[in-house]
Amino acid sequence: MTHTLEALLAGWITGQRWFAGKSRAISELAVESATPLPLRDPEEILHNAVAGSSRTTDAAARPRTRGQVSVRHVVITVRQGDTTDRYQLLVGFRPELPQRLRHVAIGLTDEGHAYDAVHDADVTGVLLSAIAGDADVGPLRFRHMPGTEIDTSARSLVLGGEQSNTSLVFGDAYICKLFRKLIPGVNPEVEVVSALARRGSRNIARPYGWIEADVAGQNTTLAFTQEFLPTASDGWSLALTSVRDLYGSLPGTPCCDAGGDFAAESHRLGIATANLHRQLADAFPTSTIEAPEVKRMVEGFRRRLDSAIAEVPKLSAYAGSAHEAFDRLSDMGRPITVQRVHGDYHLGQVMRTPNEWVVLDFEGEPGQPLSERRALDSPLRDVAGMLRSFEYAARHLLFGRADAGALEPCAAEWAARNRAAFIAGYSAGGGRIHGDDAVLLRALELSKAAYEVVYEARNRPAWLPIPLAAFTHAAA
Ligand SMILES: Nc1ncnc2c1ncn2[C@@H]1O[C@H](COP(=O)(O)OP(=O)(O)O)[C@@H](O)[C@H]1O
Ligand SMILES: O=P(O)(O)O[C@H]1O[C@H](CO)[C@@H](O[C@H]2O[C@H](CO)[C@@H](O)[C@H](O)[C@H]2O)[C@H](O)[C@H]1O
Repeated sequence: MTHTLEALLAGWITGQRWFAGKSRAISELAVESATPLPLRDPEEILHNAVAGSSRTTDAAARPRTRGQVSVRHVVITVRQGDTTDRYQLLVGFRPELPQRLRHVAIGLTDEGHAYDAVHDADVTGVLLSAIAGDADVGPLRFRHMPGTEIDTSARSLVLGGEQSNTSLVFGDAYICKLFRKLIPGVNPEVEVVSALARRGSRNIARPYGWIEADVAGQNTTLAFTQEFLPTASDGWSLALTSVRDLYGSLPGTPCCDAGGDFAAESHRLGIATANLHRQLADAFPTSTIEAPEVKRMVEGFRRRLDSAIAEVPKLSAYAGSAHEAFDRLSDMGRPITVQRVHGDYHLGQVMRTPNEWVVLDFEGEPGQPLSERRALDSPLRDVAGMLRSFEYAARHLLFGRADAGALEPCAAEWAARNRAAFIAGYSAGGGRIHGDDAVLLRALELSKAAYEVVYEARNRPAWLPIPLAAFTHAAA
C-alpha cells in the first residue's frame, strides 16, 4: 500500500537525530517545495543497483527495469503547537531499494520507494556538480567560491556522529554540511569563512561553495562545502587522549610527567585563537560598548540563567556565585571592545592539522536567533567557551569510575594547566587579556555554563554535573 510523502515523513522524521522537535507531537507536516535534481544518468544508477557494483556505459547491455531513480530537494514545514519549523531533506525514489539503502527507507509512495538520499552516493554527486557549475535548479541556487575548482567525480559518505546537521564527505577532498533546520537568512558560517578565506586565513578550512534559496522571502543558506581535512584530529579527541594518559599513570604523577601532556597544544591553540580574532576584527566592523550597554549585556546573562533555572530547577541552588560574578561585571563601569566572534567555541570545533589549528563551525550557538549569532561580542566569549571545554575534557572520563573521587584532583590539575597554557598562548598571540578582564571572563564562563546546563539537560542528562560544577569553582 502506498502513502503520501507527507504522511510517511511525519512518522519518519521523529526518528532522525537532527529533528529538533522530538519531545512534542507533530500537529501538521507539509511539503513546501520539492525540487527535482538533475541526475546525470538515472538509468545507469538503476542498472548498477540491479547488477551490483559493476558499472557500464553501454545502454544496450543494461537489463530492462521498470521505473526511474529520481531525487528531490524537499523543504517541509513541521507545526508543533505554536511553533512551525522548516527542515530540508534529500528524498530519493527508486522502484526497488537495494540492500545498502534499506536502513534509510522512508516508505512506499506512488512514485516508488522513498528514502533518505543523503546516504546514496549514486545520487549525491548532483550536489557537487551543481555547485561546481553554479547551477540554478528551480528555486535552488548552487554557487562555487570564485577561484576554486571542484573535482565532481568524488563519491560521498555521511559523516558519523552528526547531530543538528548532516555532513557529506566527498572523497578525501570536500565536506558538504546540509543545515537540516532552516533558519531564514545567510548562515554566519558562510559569511565568516568566506571573508576569512578572502584574507588568506590559515585557521579555516578552505570554502568551496554553497547552496542557497529564498526562504520566507530571505536569501537563506541551505548547505556549505569546505575543504575536508583528512589528516587532522579534532581538539576534543586529542585532549581526551591526554586526560586518559593522566588517569592511567601512577597516582600522584603531575600532569607534565604523565605522558601525552596537552599544554603545548593548548598554548598553540591560544595563539591560533588570537590570530583568528585579529582576522575577524580586520574583516568585520568592531565597536566599543560603554557601561550602560555592559549592564544590558549582564541583564541578558541573568535572563539566560533564569530561563536555565526554569528548565533545570536544581541550578537555583548554585545561582548565587553567578549573580555575584554578574554584579561585579555590572559594577565595573568599564567599556568593552566587541567584534565578530566564533560564538560556540569548544574543543570539538577545532582541528589540529600537521601545520595549524583550524577552526570550524562558525554558526554560533545552535537555537539562538541569527541576529544574535551575528551580533558583535567580546572575543573573550570564545576564550571563555574554550576554558569551559577544558573543564569538560578533564572531567567527562570520570563518569562511572569507582575512583572518580580520587581522580578529581588530577582532573582539576589538568584543567588548570591547560586553561593557563591557552590563556598564555592567547596573550602571546596578541589577544588582549588585561587585569580587569578576569571579571568579564568569569561572567562569560558562568553564562556559558548556564547554556550548557540546558544543553545537557536536553541532550545528555548524565553530563549535567560538569556544567553544574562551574558554579561551585572558586573565582580565579
Ligand atoms: N573540514 C573538515 N575536515 C575534517 N573534518 C571535519 C571538517 N569539518 C567538520 N569535520 C568533522 O565533523 C565534526 C562536526 O563538524 P561541525 O562543523 O562542528 O558540525 P556540526 O555543526 O554538526 O556540529 C567535527 O568535529 C569534525 O570531526
Ligand atoms: O558542536 P555544536 O555546534 O553542535 O555545539 C553544541 O554541542 C556541543 C557538544 O557536542 C556542546 O559543547 C559542550 O560539550 C562539549 C563536549 O562534548 C564541550 O567541549 C563544550 O565545552 C561544551 O559546551 C555545545 O555547547 C553545543 O552548543
